Amino acid sequence: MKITDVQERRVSIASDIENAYISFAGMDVSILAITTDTIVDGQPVVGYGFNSNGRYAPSGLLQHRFLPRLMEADPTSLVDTSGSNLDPFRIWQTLMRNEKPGGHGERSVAVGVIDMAIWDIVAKVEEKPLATLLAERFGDGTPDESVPVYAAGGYYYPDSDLSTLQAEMRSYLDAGYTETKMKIGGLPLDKDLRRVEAALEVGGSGDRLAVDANGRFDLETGLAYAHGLSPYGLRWYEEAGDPLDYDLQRVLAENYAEPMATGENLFSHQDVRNLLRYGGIRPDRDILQMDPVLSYGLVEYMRMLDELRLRGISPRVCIPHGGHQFALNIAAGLKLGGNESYPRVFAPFGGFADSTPIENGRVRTSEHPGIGFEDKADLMELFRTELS
Ligand SMILES: O=C([O-])CC(=O)C(=O)O
Ligand SMILES: [Mg+2]
Repeated sequence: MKITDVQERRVSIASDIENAYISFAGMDVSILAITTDTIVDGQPVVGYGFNSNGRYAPSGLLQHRFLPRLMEADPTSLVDTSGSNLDPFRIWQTLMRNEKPGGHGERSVAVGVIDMAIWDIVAKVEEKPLATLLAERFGDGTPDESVPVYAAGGYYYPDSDLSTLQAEMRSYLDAGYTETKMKIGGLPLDKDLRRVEAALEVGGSGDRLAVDANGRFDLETGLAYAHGLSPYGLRWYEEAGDPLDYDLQRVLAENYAEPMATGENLFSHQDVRNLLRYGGIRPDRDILQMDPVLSYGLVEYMRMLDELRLRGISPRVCIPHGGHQFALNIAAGLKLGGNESYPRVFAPFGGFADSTPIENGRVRTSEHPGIGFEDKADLMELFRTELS
């Protein structure tokens, strides 16, 4: 089996939303198609990838470093022992040759885009949904039938007020979600608490609403928010401080009894190891949100799960960032705790297959072989038009 072609493009996902740290006015994404010479149903198998969201398109890294490494490698070094399918672990070694350790920057995003497309191919060659392939190869044989998902939104919009926030949250509940998430940290504490209260008027109990500060706070502000949020009993308080400030996370956890979440900006298993060593994570309630695409792909994500296992922590504490079908397959196949969803933002990358509606806060994975992109018309249309 051989890779015969790769195509990468940068596409815009610009919007007028802001979180506490960034505006998405210039946000873009790399999309990737990898074509092989393996024929299934009369067509060459093609795998697709994209880089989740929140980090910019790593087109330069892909075009100048990682895709040439893939295409210049001896094809026999990229396949499994049968020779008839790609081997994501061998491909990872090829991509990372001559890369120094540490400084995980954004090369992890570029490698993650390739890794997504490779797993799409591997499952398509086996003619199985990726969730099934992962459960069979690495799990207990069968994937979870459905995965809990929550609606992430509640961004800061230019002319939004409390009633637009409430209408947004209501639309998620009407669409079948039972849990939602909104942004905090973009306004002073008293104004943010009014937003939280407005969302709670719609969503009901606090344990169905999470809040996300996107790493904005220093310790003092993080503690003030912890104190202000505590009475609501929220689902979780996310990324209060800088993602790599493990001691800040530890001190906050000592001062906030309810669940906290972090991890979407940790891009390596070494960073996760340090979070587990020093971040005061409480496995009975806290949530880890590493995104397999931003962080060197599923190959590295499995190393992160190993770090958890070594410490007796269940993968059920993981609810990946990103709201994409790749993480959904991983959540079902490796039995994580859930997955994010973006019903309104980052289209057409947010959301799941057309055939799998959200029901009672859960979603099934597509029956289509691979990641299931062929079961999501808007995304497939973009891949087909941009990558031909
Ligand atoms: O606003 C963002 O960058 C996305 C984010 O934090 C999330 O989905 O948790
Ligand atoms: Mg977040």
